[in-house]
Amino acid sequence: MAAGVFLFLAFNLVFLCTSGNQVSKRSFSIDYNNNCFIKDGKTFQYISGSIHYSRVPRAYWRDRLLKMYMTGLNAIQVYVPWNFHESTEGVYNFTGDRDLVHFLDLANQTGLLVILRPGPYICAEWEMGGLPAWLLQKPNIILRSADAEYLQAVTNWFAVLLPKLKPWLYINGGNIITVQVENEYGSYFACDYNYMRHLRTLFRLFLGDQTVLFTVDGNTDKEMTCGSLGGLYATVDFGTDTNVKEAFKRQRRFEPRGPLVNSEFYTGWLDHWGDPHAMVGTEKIIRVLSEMLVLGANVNMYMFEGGTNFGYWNGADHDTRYRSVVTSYDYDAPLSEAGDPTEKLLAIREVIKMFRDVPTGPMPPATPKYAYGFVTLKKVGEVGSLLSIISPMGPVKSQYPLTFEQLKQYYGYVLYRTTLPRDLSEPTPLICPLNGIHDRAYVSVNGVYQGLLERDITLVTNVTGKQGDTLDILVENMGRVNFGSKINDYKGILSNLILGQDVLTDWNIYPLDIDGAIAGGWPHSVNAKLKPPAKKEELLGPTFYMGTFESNGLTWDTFLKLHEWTKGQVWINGINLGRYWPARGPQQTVYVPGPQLSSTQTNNITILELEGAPTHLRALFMDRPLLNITTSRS
Ligand SMILES: CCCCNC(=S)N1C[C@H](O)[C@@H](O)[C@@H](O)[C@H]1CO
Repeated sequence: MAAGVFLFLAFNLVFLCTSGNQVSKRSFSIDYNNNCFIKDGKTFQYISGSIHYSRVPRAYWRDRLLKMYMTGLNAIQVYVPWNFHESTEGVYNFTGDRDLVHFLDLANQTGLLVILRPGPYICAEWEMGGLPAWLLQKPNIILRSADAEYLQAVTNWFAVLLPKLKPWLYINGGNIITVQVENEYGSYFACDYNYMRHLRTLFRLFLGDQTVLFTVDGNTDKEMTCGSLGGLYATVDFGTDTNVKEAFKRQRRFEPRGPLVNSEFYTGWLDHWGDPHAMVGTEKIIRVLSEMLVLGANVNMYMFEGGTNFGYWNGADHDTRYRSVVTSYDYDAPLSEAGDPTEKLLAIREVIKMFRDVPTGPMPPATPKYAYGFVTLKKVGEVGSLLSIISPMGPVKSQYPLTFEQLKQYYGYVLYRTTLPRDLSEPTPLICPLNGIHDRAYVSVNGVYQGLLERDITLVTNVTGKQGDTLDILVENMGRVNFGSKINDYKGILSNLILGQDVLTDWNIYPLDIDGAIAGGWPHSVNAKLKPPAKKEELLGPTFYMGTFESNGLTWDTFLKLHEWTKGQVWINGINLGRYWPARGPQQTVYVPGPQLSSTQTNNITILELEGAPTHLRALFMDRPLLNITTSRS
């Protein structure tokens, strides 16, 4: 459609939606007569983009926000992950990369309004959809419902979070214009209106009754029915393959008056390990975006800056089977994982120019990237030989296996140790009935790797050894399910292990605090004489490796390529960058933000390789990402 027609239509729609009354103090509300938002007495249409502060290092927040502003966005949409701030019940953290108020302040300084999504559940391909795993210690808890234990925990959390946000409401002088209640609740089985009523009460109690509260649901009648509630403005989410008019007609069935809102217009999509890298074409995006803006709709692009699932924060899906989300949350978004403006961003900016003034001046450039080259590593030792360091509290003794939640270890790894009940001269099947390994188990006998079990995929592995040999089973939490009915995703060994005809008992169970050991300087602080592995077998199974490299005085972004390795976790300068799994893909590089490097000290790298390291113990730092190679290696 020619630009002139656009402008004519846009002017008329805006004209239809214009309110003339002038107000003095700050206000933000819904104008049900003119079907739009009103900000300080004037029509307001938001063109927004999602960015998650929990997926971008604090040092880069301003950079990403400025690029979003220069694209012509007037708002950003932000999730608050409950478990990011309260990983342990009653212990709150809003500092450093968790400093939400600082992030809001930077957005305000940058001229961006905020659409806030405090949950308590957020989905977002985030661990357990943002819910803290310690909720699962409450027996038979029904998450996302009027379950008393759950509601008490939510109320306690909101009593801490919401008072921090109240001063940042636009009507109080801040930049938060609207607040979402829950997240796509209509997609969840419970459909519990008492739960939603309780949340509405909490938001009103802590934020006052002037705040625009809204809900977001998928584009079906069932979802919108279970997800919406009186007093909460119902909005819809849909991507490029949806009929725009049909979707907004559906919203109109729930909100006959008020602004049209697409709360999640998908600019890309997520990747699970083993998927081909998801991509959404720019042409489709600008066509549908234009169609919505011409209608005067308010649009949030999900994601605008995806970022990274650092550490253990990735979520998972469970439709036909468990599928873990990759470390990169690039999402094929307009800003890349490393915050680089893409062709998609520039095309979106051209569309926005037809509807509002876009800031003049240059788009800030991509942050500089550097190929630091190959780094050689040395073997530190097998996990089972380092327990005094990585599990300093010692084992929990139990006749039968305990879950991560029973151990009060929520993320990462637990080592389960027992002894072989008899001689096993022939390969003997080890199974966990009821598919009880959550999510991956790496099996060793006397420190020699024997194989693995994987939830939904590999339900048996063979073991040989002698009676009394040490059987080590390292279990990895690969991320709790973040969508659907299986979010109560317990981790560890959930049912007994059976070896041949023996039920394995008398366990020594080691919760591993690897991050604590590494934060304390291990293994680089230990000047052990590390001998190179003699045999290939010594490179198999869960094993730590370490290395150092100089950054030539630079702290530029880089991408760690471990294509010769199999699967594991990587830390640089004590920071957990996340998981790597080149054997499965599609992600082949791990993003290393420049601010995490040192230009003056030697940089150190620690790798936990879970399956098999390459003979040449080396890693490669590249100046570009590789996110779309799915291999057949496993
Ligand atoms: C594969 C099932 C994905 C379910 N999630 C969906 S539909 N989404 C809606 C959800 O609100 C958002 O947080 C994100 O999780 C988004 C996908 O990126």
